[in-house]
Amino acid sequence: MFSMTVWIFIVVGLLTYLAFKPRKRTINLPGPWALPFVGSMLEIEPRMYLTLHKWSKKYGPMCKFQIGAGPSTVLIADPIIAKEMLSLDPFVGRATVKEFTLFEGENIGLINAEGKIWADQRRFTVRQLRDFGFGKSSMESMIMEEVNEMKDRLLAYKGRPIDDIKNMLSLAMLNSLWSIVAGTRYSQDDPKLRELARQITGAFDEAAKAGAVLVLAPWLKHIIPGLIGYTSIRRTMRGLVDFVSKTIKEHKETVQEESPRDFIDVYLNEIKRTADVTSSFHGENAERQLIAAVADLFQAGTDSMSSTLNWALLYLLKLPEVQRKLQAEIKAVTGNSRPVSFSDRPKMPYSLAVINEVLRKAAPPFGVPHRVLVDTEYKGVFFPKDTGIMINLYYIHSDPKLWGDPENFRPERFLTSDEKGLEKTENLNPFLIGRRQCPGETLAKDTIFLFLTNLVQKFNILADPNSPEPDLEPAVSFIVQSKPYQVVFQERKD
Ligand code: HEM
Repeated sequence: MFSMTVWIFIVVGLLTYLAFKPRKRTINLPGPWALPFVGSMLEIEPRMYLTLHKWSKKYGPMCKFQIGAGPSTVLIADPIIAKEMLSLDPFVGRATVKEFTLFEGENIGLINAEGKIWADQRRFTVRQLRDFGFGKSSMESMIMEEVNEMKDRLLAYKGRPIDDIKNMLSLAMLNSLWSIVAGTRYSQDDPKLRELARQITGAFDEAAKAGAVLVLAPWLKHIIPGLIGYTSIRRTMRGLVDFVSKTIKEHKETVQEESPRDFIDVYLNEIKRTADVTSSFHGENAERQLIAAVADLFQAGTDSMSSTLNWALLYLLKLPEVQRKLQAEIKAVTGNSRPVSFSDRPKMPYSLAVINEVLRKAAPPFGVPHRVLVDTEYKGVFFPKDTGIMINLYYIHSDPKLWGDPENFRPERFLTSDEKGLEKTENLNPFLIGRRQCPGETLAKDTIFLFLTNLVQKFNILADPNSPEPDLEPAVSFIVQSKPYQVVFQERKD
């Protein structure tokens, strides 16, 4: 029999060999050092996008890194390469962490789905979001209802400082999506709306907290689930499923085929009329799909829109000259005698440029990761199946070669030289591009436009003189998030 020492020697030797053994399917790209089991995890700062920025700067437009013991990720920092890759079939997969999915390990819905399920769901969702309005009320009037409630709430502060503007914006965005998806809207004080907001932001917060550990050592969920955040993320997901399921149940009792009221009704009708057994709208699983699809719309749409608007208000507070120019354009077009509407957009290039500039600064820093579906060769590089793909939007949007002075907030960079139109650019891609491009892009741009312009028409956005001056340095977070700040909405008299 071997002695204990020999056993230890054999086991440690074997583990070391496995950890360091050259991978057969190596990706021939530069990148940071990867240690066995943890990869480059220890180099990653809490604002992960800063580390990715450093890597892209050091290793070039295509580099690779490894997190944990899983497949490598290729990081793309060039808009032309990103555009080309994301239009190719092999790169259309989705990299997911199974513990973060709504139904653990089931890649259904839209964001996490692949293959036929994804194609079915995407076609349907894109069509529904494009044909928005669902019959009687148009999308514009739905969004304007929310804008008006927001204006009333802000007026009620009578110029006193507000310390939770981000939360107010999240509730407004959620409500606006809720009208489209479920046909009703709530008052911002309604406990039902607040509960839904808690579920959605809770899911994000839990994922952000539990993220690193679960990616690195998912098996820990069987040993210390509470300590690593696994228990709470699953509880939050169950709460979200319950909430959406209840709403679907109510819809099933009242849906009328000839007059669908909202996204859920249209979806239920699609399930009813689908005879194709290969479709994800068919069979027992179809309703589970619907739950995932609805949750996806809220999860993808709420925080992204409220965070963009929150940054927009903070930039206006910090840069009064931008605010004045925006207000001047709004007055020139509307005379300030009526609200701003969609149809004003072609006459408001500066407003659109301000929104572009906010998106350039605050877009999701590395989009939503993709997965390579089959072994593929691209630009002479071999990409094994399952390689992750991340587009380094934070790098692209702040590359001095593309923008000249990326550190400045300068909406004019998006305007033609006479400032009467918007300049076309391929370098701004907050919604990404290609086969999985954000299906909510139009809705998001419309919502942000109506909220921002109508709020700025009604109010001056000011710092609170009695609070510390807000700063533009992002909070310590996975995404580019502002720190909380105090803001005063002063009703305009001009
Ligand atoms: C400022 C607001 C928003 C930004 C910056 C944004 C950005 C993005 C990005 C970068 C992606 C990843 C695309 C890819 O994987 O290639 C994405 C996907 C997605 N977004 Fe958005 N989004 C926003 C608002 C919305 C809204 C309002 C909705 C719907 C109501 C929405 C629904 C989705 C969905 C369902 C996906 C997954 C698409 C797929 O996997 O095929 N997003 N979004």
